[in-house]
Amino acid sequence: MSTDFQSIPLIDISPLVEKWDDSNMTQDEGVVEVVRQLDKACREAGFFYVTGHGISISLVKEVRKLTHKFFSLPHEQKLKIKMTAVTGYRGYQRIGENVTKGIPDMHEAIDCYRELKQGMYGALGDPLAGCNKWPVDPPSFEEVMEEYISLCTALSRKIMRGIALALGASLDDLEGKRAGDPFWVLRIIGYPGVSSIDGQDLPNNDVGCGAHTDYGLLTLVNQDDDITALQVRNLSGEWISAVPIPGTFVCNIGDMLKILSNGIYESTLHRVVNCSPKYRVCVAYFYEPNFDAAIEPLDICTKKTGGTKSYEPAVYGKHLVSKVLTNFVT
Ligand SMILES: N=C(N)NCCCC[C@H](N)C(=O)O
Ligand SMILES: O=C(O)CCC(=O)C(=O)O
Ligand SMILES: [Fe+2]
Repeated sequence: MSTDFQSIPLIDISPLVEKWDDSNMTQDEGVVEVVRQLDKACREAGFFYVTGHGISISLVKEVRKLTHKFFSLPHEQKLKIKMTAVTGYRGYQRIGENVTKGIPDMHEAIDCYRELKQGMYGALGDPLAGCNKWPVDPPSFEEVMEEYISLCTALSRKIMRGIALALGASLDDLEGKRAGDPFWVLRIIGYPGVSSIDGQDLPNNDVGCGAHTDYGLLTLVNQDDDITALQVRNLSGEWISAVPIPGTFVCNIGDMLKILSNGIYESTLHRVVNCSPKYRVCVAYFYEPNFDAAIEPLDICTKKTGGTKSYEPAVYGKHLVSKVLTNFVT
């Protein structure tokens, strides 16, 4: 984020979704326009909505409906898939268990990660080794989420091709050794509403998720249509609401893309405050580099920014593990 944006742009990415694998895509006028809009959005806000993404709205809604159902179950039921260090930090975390900058977040969640076997990446990956913990109720939960994950992975790959072109890189510069075997994270999140006594709303300043940046390349946010809670910080420090636009995903840039772009794009700070009396859910899909990828500024981006690399190289998996270990202090 490098401007005082007041709203978050909406991009119809259908030309990119249609042509992403066409060898002539870079000559297509529609694609060129999408790339231009992606570049502008990534430079100015680091956040954008996408429409024309090709994922069925009924699936997107089903994912949220199952999430509401799961979080409405009794606590004991949810604890059957409890997240611990032994489960590889996979599974259910109660409200307040996730911590952002030392303050407990007022959300509960199920965290899922791409499969990772013990020793697969040496000691680096071991904290996250394990299998995802899926609830047996609602019955279709695991199947629907897995389908959703595979569609989000395919969509993110297409958007990342557009972003590669937007940076002036080659189509496949954000694939191969960098993200050809992308790690992914799914956070299935619930934020309680403001409680009320005798119909009177209580003042509630509890933060559902404290200000943070995302860790990887690109995030796809699937949020409830009827509650505004996600806020994005602009250059002057104002919080701009990402008001839900039904049928769209909110997309944002993560820390690894900030490094790759040598700061041409930044991972924008955002937070969640649910001031509504209603329970809100969000299913956030994170598209990330290869777990063991060494990420450093792309040559083209270093050239464009004066020839000096502004960031030290980072190993994505190391960044992720250090974040996860500080999110859960118990
Ligand atoms: N995988 C991602 N991006 N998760 C976002 C969680 C943000 C909150 C976390 N406690 C933190 O402080 O980062
Ligand atoms: O709830 C949301 O809208 C966004 C959640 C988020 O920022 C995250 O999990 O990283
Ligand atoms: Fe986030």
